[in-house]
Amino acid sequence: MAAFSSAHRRSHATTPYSPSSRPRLSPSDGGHHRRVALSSIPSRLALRAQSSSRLRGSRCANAVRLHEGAGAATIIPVENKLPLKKSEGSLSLTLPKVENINIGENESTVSITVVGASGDLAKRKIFPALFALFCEDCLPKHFTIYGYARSKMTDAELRNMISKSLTCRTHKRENCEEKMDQFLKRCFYHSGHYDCLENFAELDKKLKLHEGRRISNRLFYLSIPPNIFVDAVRCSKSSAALTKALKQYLEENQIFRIDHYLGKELVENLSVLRFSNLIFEPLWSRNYIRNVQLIFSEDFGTEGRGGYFDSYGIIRDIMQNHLLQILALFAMETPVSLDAEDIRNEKVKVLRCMKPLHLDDVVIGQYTSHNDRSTTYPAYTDDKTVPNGSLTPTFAAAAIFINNARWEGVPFLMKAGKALQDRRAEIRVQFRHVPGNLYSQKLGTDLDQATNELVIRVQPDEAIYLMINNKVPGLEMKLDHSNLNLHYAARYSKEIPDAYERLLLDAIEGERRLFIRSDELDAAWAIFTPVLKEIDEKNIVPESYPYGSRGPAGAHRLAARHNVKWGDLSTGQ
Ligand SMILES: NC(=O)C1=CN([C@@H]2O[C@H](COP(=O)(O)OP(=O)(O)OC[C@H]3O[C@@H](n4cnc5c(N)ncnc54)[C@H](OP(=O)(O)O)[C@@H]3O)[C@@H](O)[C@H]2O)C=CC1
Ligand SMILES: O=C1O[C@H](COP(=O)(O)O)[C@@H](O)[C@H](O)[C@H]1O
Repeated sequence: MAAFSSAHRRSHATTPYSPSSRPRLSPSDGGHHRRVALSSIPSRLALRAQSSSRLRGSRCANAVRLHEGAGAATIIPVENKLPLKKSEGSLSLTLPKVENINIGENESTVSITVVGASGDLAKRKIFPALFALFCEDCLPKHFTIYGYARSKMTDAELRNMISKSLTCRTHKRENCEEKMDQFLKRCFYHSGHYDCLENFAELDKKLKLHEGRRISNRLFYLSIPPNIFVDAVRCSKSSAALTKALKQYLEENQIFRIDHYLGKELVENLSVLRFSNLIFEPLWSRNYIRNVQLIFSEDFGTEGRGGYFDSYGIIRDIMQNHLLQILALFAMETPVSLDAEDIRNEKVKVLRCMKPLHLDDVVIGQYTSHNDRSTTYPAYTDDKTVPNGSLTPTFAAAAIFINNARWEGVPFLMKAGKALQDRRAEIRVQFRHVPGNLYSQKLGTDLDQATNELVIRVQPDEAIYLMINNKVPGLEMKLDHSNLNLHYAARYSKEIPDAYERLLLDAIEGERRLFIRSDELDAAWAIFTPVLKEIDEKNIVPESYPYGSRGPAGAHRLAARHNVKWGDLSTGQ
C-alpha cells in the first residue's frame, strides 16, 4: 500500500483543478479520438446551461438536455476502500477507443452501462435508481441501459433480476406496471470480461445499434469491486496511482467519482442551510461553535459481506469518504459560486488544512457477540466470510482539527460503527455557552446540557432541529430545553429520492458538483493514510464492544480528552 507522506500530500494537493488548465477538446479538434472510453458527456457549454437550469429547480419531466455528444463519462466508486489494504484480484477493465459518431443529428441519446450488473449494488441501488429517474421523466427520450458483467445472462434474465428490486414512487403508483414494462424493455445485457477489449468492442457495436444516428452520450457506472478497478488501470497500490493510471484513458472531466453520501438530501441541504440563512453563517466558526460531531451507526453487522469489508475496515468504508466529505462541505469557506469547480476548490482547501491523523487521535473497536433473552447476535469474527482472528475495525472514532482561522481549536469528532444500538447518520453542532448567562442558575449544574445544539439528521427520518432553552409556561420561572424542528416527513409529503438517483441524474447531465475531484481525493487520503498505516503496521488490537451496544468506552475517553460529550448519547435523541 502506498503511503502519503505529508510531503507527498503537498505535492499532490496543491493545484486545484481548473477547467482552463486542461487542454480543450472539442468535437472539431478531434477530441473524440483522444478520449478513450465508451461513453460521453455534454460539453462544458451545455453543462453550464444544465447546471443553471438545475438550480432554477427544473428537475425533471424530461428536463435532461443532452445536446452535444463528446468524450466519456465514467462513474467510479471512490466512496471507499482505496488505497487497498491488500492488493488482490487480477482482472482489468480496458476501455477501447470509439470513433467519433457524432454526425450532427439534432437528437441525442444516452447509453448507460452498469459494469458489474450482476452484483449487489447494481441490483439494490443502481437499477432501482435508474427506474425512479425514468418514472420521474428524468431520463431523456432516447436512452438505453446495458448491464455488463462476466456472469452469463440473457436480456430476459437481466430483466427478471432487475424487476425484483424495482419499486414505484408513492405518488406515481398508478401506472407502475406499465412503467416497469417500458423501462425493462430498454434494459439489455452483455456478458464479458472486465479486461477484454473484444468484449467491450462487442458491447460498443450493440450500443451503436441502439444509438443509431443520434448524438451519443455514454455513461459507465463501474459497480465492481475496487480491486478489479485498480487492476483495470494496471495499478494495484494506491488512490493516487489509480488516478494517474485512469488519466491515461480518461480526462478528469470524464470521471465521476461517486460518494453516495453526497447525494443524500440532507447533505445537499447543508450548504442551503448555511449560506441562505442569515442566522447561521455568522455563527459558523470557532467563535461560536464548541465542537462538531459526525456520527454514523448501523444496527447490523457485516452479515455475510465480511469478506468484502475485512479488506478495508470502517475507516475506509465510512470515515475517510462519507464522513469526511460531509465535514469538508460543513467547514469549507463560502465558494465563489455554486459551480462545481468553485465548490470543489473550497473543499480541497479545507481538507488541506486538516491535520493528518495519528494513533492518538483515533480509537478503533470490533464487535463481539451478544445474547439477549431470545437471540444471539454474532461477533464480527463469527461471520464465515471474515478470516479467523481478524483485527479489522468495525468501529472507529477520531478527532480532527482544522488549522485555519475559522476553525482552529475546534474539535471535529467523528465516529462510525457497525452492529451498534441504532441506525443513524447525523451532524451535531454544539455551540458555546452564553457568556454571563442571566439564567445560568436556572439551567442546572450541567451547563453543557443547556448550550444550543443544531442537529442535521441525515437518516433515518430526515430532520434539522435546533435545541434551544425556553421558559416552561406558568407563573414560576422554570426553564426547559426544546427543539425547533424541521421534520421532513411532517413538512413534505414528497418521498425523498435515493442518493443514487440524484447522482446518476447529475452524471447524465454532466453536473459534477457532487462528485469528487482527484485533488480532493488526494487531500482526503493524506488525512487518513498515516493512521491507517500505523494501525496496520503495529497490528493494533481493536477494543471490543458487544453487538447492539453504544460502542467501545474508548470513544468516550477520546471525546472527554477534547472536552466533548457525544450528543447522540447525552440527549438520547
Ligand atoms: N453494495 C453496496 O451497498 C455498496 C457498494 N459500493 C461499491 O460499489 C462497488 C460494487 O459493489 P457490490 O455490488 O457490492 O460488489 P459485488 O461484490 O457484488 O461485485 C459486483 C460484480 O463484480 C463482479 N466481481 C465480483 N468480484 C469479482 C472479482 N474478484 N473479479 C472479477 N469480478 C468480480 C461480479 O460480477 P460477475 O462475476 O458477473 O462478473 C459481481 O456481481 C464496489 O466498489 C463497492 O465498494 C459502495 C457503496 C455501497
Ligand atoms: O458505502 C457504504 O455505505 C453503506 C451505508 O450506506 P447507507 O446509504 O445505507 O447509509 C454501508 O453499509 C457500507 O458498508 C458502505 O460500504
